[in-house]
Amino acid sequence: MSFEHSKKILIALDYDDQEVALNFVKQLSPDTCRLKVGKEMFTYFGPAFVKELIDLGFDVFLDLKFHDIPNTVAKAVTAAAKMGVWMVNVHASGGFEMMSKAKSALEQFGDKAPLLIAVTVLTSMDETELKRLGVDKSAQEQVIYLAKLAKEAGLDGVVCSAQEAKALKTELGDSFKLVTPGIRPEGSDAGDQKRIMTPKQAIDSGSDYLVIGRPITQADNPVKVLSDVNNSIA
Ligand SMILES: O=c1ccn([C@@H]2O[C@H](COP(=O)(O)O)[C@@H](O)[C@H]2O)c(=O)[nH]1
Repeated sequence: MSFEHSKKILIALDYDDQEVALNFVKQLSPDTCRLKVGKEMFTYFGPAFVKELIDLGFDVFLDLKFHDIPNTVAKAVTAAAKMGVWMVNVHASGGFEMMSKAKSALEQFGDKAPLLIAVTVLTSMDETELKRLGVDKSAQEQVIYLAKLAKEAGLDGVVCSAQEAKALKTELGDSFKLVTPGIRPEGSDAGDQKRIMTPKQAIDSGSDYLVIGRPITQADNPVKVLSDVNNSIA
């Protein structure tokens, strides 16, 4: 299996117990995955937990989806960079000025700056939900619209569903990174995710990084599921 394929999996560490999370992480190698810390674990355990994962050698995606005024978001991504994370994100719907100020704030970190990406349309949303928000575009049209704005603002990529990956690679080029949650290995429960794909479909469609949480973390044997997923995309 190639090293590059292995590092495409970002495991969503969504636990309410730090010890359980760390026991799991200690069975993993930084060569076989990266880790994502989101709102639940960051709210419980904060920067100290993130730093512990980094000290164990893992690349960490801090998935806090900042969405606020430009000054506040610029300061928040600066704090994330000081923590040493590999990737951090904002909501594209926070606007062009917010995204470009956040990107500029990271310039001071040079080649140590984390990748900055923007959430387009959450993978838990379908067109019915978009209509409720007053968005009449299809999910794909809205994702492309926001991704173009993120690229214009200088961001490194977007969070989208793998269902939009092919169209985004065509519209925005190969170097613009696509981070795709809503990944469900064959036969696993979709849960609250609406726009889903299997790991292999996602890679074949052009996803750069696959975010996988519950199908791995809630499995009886999470390490085996990770290894099966890595094999399926190798
Ligand atoms: O559009 C988005 C953005 C972020 N997420 C996050 O990814 C994981 C997915 O976990 P699963 O258990 O595999 O569903 C989770 O941490 C979300 O907060 C997303 O799902 N969709």
